[in-house]
Amino acid sequence: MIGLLDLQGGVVEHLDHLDRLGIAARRVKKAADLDGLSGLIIPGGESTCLGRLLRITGLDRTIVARHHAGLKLWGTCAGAILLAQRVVGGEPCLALLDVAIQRNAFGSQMDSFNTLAMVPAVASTPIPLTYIRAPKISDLGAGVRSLLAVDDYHAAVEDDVILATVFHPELTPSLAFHRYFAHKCGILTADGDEAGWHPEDWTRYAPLPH
Ligand SMILES: NC(=O)CC[C@H](N)C(=O)O
Repeated sequence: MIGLLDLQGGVVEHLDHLDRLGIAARRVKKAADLDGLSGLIIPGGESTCLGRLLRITGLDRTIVARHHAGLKLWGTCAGAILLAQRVVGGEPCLALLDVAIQRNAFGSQMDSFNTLAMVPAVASTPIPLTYIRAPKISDLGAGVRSLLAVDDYHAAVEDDVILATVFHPELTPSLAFHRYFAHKCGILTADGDEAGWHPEDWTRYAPLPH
């Protein structure tokens, strides 16, 4: 089973992607929710807010302890910021992944964009990438591999137990990164229906008021 840290940020879109791949998932709001998980996704959102909530709930120490006991981690955007050991001009939070990261490195919310890239380790066809006030990853430590290098930064990196992406695969039809993370966690996946994806599919987890 894979958990979704559910304190703030883009949770339900990840749940929808995991469901498409036939992966059992659980929202994580407290320490007991981590029991029995193979992996935990730390979603995008606002890293300062998420970091504060992690400290207030004490989940920061629990996640670090569970990670050392085998829990795999994937951070998307703000989640990647929380995982980094070095935050340019700021303080690290979980400090588990040996990289530097610079917040808001592409500018303001208005500078958010979509693009497309080949990520050979993850899929054999180009993957759509959605950047929302994204960070840039640099200065990879020993043991950290780049999955996608662009210009002066890394957009996706991993070590043996952590995956970090500066973009949001959960906001695109692509299931490739969710499949990749599941396999990293030792979880088998169904084929998954990418063609049938609709941008509002996640609303079944959080219905919009009429
Ligand atoms: N899409 C996101 O997760 C944005 C991250 C946000 N800019 C931060 O620094 O926390």
